[in-house]
Amino acid sequence: MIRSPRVDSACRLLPEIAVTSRRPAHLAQAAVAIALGLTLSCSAALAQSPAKGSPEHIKAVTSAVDGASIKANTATSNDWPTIGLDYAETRFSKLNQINADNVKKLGLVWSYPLESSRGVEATPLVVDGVMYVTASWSVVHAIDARTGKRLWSYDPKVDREKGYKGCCDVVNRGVALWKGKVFVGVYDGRLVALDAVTGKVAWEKDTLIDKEHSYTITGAPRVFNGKVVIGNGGAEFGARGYVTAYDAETGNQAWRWFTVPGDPSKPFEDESMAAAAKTWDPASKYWINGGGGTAWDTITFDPELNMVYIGTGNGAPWARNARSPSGGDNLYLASLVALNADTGKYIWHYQETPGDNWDYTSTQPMILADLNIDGAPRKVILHAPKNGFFFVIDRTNGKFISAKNFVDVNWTTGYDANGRPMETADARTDKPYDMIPGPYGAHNWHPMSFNPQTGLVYLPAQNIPVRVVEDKKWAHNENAPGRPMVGLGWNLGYNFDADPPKNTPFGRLLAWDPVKQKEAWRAEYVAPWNGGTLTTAGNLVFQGSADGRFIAYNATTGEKLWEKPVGSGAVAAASTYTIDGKQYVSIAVGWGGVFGLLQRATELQSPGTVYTFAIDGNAPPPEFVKYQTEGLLAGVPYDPNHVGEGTLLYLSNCVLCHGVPGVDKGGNIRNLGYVSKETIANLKDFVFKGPFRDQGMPDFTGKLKEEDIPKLQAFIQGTADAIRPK
Ligand SMILES: O=C(O)c1cc(C(=O)O)c2c(n1)C(=O)C(=O)c1cc(C(=O)O)[nH]c1-2
Ligand SMILES: [Ca+2]
Repeated sequence: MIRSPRVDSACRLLPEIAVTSRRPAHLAQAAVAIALGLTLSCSAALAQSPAKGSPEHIKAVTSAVDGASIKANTATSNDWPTIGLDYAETRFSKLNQINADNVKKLGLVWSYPLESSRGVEATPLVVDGVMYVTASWSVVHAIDARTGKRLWSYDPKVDREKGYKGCCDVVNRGVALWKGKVFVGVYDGRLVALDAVTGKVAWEKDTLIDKEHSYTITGAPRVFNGKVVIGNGGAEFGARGYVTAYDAETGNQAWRWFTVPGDPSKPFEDESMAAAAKTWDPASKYWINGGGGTAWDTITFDPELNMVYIGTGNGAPWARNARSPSGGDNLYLASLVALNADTGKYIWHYQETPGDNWDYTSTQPMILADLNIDGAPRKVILHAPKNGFFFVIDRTNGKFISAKNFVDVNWTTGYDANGRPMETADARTDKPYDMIPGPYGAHNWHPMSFNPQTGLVYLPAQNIPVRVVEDKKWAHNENAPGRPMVGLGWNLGYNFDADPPKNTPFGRLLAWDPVKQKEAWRAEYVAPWNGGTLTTAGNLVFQGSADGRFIAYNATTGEKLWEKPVGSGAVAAASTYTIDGKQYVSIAVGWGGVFGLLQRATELQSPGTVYTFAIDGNAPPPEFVKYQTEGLLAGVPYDPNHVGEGTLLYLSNCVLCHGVPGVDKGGNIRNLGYVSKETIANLKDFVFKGPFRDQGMPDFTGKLKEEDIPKLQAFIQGTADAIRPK
């Protein structure tokens, strides 16, 4: 629990004794001892302690958030002060008031409208009943979790027309808290520190060092030792990854570390870059396209070893042949890298996917754990990147311990004793190829959790089929019709194959034993792209699903114990905390993220909403909103001779947001096979300076020509006609 002033927190302890006394004896004793030690000073100060939810109270409890309080909270889990709950990012709460026996009585206490229609990926932070959560477009909401009422909201006013500057929806994975400030990474590259009481800007930094390449921020900042660290995204566009640490108080830059080398004719920033450059072929001038390695999500601080671990992203472009023609591992793509937390200096790395060729980011959230492996205690990182393998890595030195595939894969048969994958003959073929896993990943950013009581990791696993063929003629930013999304700045080095993939989609929750490297149980879903997980000492696992439910499982057996509808597909992970001694569970819901742009698994698509549950909660849910869609498009006149060119234009400009007309169903962006005839007949008015620019649609002026419009219309209507049941 975050305690400030101390007397105030002592007051909070009193009602909890009744609760803790039902817990195991040693916990109750500890609680009583602490309470006795503080009761005197509490009663003396009771008269003057500020009302809960008042500015004075918010100031007191948020000012108290620092390394010591985060560590102290790890013992109780009373608050949820940092994205992964604790520095180890276990998302394992010690709270057990809500448990496998009574979870059936869990009901809604309040819901809060986030006023957003795009993806919501944030885990709500809560300290003594004050909640901070983000919606799409990096908008921050401060909520009084006692009542579900707004304290303030902050909109950094991202230029909505620039939504296309990121690959994967205008999402944000949450804030960080430190000494009275709330930190948010903004989609357009700013890092903003807000006053936790008022939501007013304390300081703001533009973290982007290069305006020519497309950079965005979607990840949550991490704060430790008075520094706030943030990375960025952009590897699909051709960007060079880096992370930067700023002083949390002033915003002054403390250190920066690049993830891949720059132009070798210029001085390297540090020795780690000189070493990395040896693993790249300069013949391609890889630095022009940035190289990739963007650190767009996981950054994890290890207070014990004073290291910060970065998970790096995929290569830019995806195809290694284009990036580094003579091969090479291309460090530090798709790696875990340890840096000195004070200086940002490189310490060790482990590359999970050498010479990435498949968009296999290693940015997925990691968990720090101490495990007994082969009879010896080991300090490890648990990690399940896109590439389909579950890794256990020694975090003191980056040494490989084990890796095992948690889904079927076709790019390697496994890892050798040195931790190198044994690639299959087909993995780097120049023929059309089903990537398994595909670029959506066997596991994406949706956080996993680790329950030390069961010894299991709860991992949202999936398959989303994609079939590609290498683009031998790829050149940086060269606009050739048919290159996926190149009209909006993408640089992949691949084209999509005309033949559909032969593998099939799935989504499942896996309970994974990291010591045995073995599945313990699974729960199957109707679709991929299910939410992150939370696990608790109540022997529970909570997960939101793509088909719009919030579900609790028995953590040991996987038995489904409870579920409630949440009005749209849920992708974010839940958090849990106590207010005045009572346990609550909150989840921020809003369908989206890269898969959620163009597909959905429920006919409900309510706007972004935070739901908060407790035992015996009985608040009515908000009215759920049905997905707006028309029948399959019909009657737009077109010239069939235009379909071929229209296909290429559509692939270059539209497909990864709108999906394939009529074939994909549409997610938080409409599928053009299911909009009104008038919309497609008047396509020009939507494409050039169109009305959806304030919702993230780019203005294609200068990107497309007027004569392209009939071609696009031909492809859209022609495809709808082709799939129409006869
Ligand atoms: O390479 C990158 O820079 C980058 C950035 C992001 C992002 O910032 O959201 C994603 C990805 N890649 C990516 O590959 C990916 O699958 C992905 C999914 C999502 C999402 O929020 O749903 N973001 C991203
Ligand atoms: Ca990527």
